[in-house]
Amino acid sequence: MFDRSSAVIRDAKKLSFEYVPEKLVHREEQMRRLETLFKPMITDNLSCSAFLHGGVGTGKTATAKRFCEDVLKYCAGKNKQVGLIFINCRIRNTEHGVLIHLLRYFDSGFPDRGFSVEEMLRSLKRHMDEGSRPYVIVLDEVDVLLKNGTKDLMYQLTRFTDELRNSSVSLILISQEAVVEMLDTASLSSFKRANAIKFDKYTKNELKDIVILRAEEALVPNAMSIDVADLLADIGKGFGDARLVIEMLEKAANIAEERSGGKLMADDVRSANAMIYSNVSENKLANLDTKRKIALLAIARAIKGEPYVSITKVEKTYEVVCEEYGHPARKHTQFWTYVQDMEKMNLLETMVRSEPDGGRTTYISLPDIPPKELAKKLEYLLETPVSDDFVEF
Ligand SMILES: Nc1ncnc2c1ncn2[C@@H]1O[C@H](COP(=O)(O)OP(=O)(O)OP(=O)(O)O)[C@@H](O)[C@H]1O
Repeated sequence: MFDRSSAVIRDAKKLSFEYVPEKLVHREEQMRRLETLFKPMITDNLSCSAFLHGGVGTGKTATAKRFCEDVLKYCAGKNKQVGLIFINCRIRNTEHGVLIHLLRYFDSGFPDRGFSVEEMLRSLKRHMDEGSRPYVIVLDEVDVLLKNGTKDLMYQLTRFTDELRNSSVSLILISQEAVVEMLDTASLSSFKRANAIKFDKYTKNELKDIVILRAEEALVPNAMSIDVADLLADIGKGFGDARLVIEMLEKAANIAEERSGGKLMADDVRSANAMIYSNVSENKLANLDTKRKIALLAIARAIKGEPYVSITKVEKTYEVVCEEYGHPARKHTQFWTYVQDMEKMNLLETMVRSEPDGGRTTYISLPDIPPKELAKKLEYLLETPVSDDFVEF
């Protein structure tokens, strides 16, 4: 039953997005910046820091992990010890939780409760000093921690080295948001703005290279053609998110494996896209407030199977939809703001075209979600009232 040989997948572990490839593509600049910032730690055991920020799936975590692993390897070659502690602050999202994780690096049996923050900090300092080496603490998704009011811990960590005799503590903070503003002035003085490293969204060609690299590592040789990589990158380019493209590759490879066809085909990618996109869009749609849901429903209805629809036509439908849901219709400028917000979220696209009479008209298209499907989802959501906070992606 399980001994059937795989025609497509060679190493399933390497398809998960927790896996960090041996080689990263298109993050050379960020790796170089990290090397420059952390050189004083390697050469003189000094405390260093870096702040990695950028959108979802732009390779922040992978770059930090790759960099840290390279540092460990480099130092091992020079007989130098470095301690690396990686913390996902979405899981460890309190001061207490972070401290326990740090202490368990030294003492795996450290209890969950029974110690105050001060006692834990004292114990951590003792362990670190005994270790007599530089430590690197990576705080992934640190914005979650900062939003939970842990500025004091951040301050303590940025100043830890001052109280150690034999060791130093360096920090790598990772966040989608620019958290520097969330730090208090005291922590900011150690965490200089100049230490920020930006991760831009990936372009289509960059995503294509990432997918090819991952397929080389995880799939049977020649299981994926360049055209299929191109299709994956094309679907992902609106988001610039490597995570989404890797997830799609993984799903498509599994679909191809089940099909027993021996190769990953474009249709496997399309099926994977349909599965993933419906989750992504459902999430985004659910987070829209009522005003924007109504505006999007008007667009979905007005487009009627055409590739795009003029904004003037949409606004007429919008008035009808507002009436249907007993909602006041907003003026043109407000409606246009909704459209722009939703364009930023990749839910729609706008374009301006010159008309034969010399005027210019704005058109809206719905590139990925079939309008009928979208309208059905929105109608369902509008009948299921939820909180009306608008969440921008
Ligand atoms: N430049 C790259 N080269 C190869 N693989 C990459 C690259 N960038 C990202 N990846 C892969 O894409 C996936 C997502 O990347 P990663 O988790 O680093 O993104 P992130 O920016 O930390 O996202 P998030 O903010 O959502 O945590 C991982 O599997 C990672 O290995």
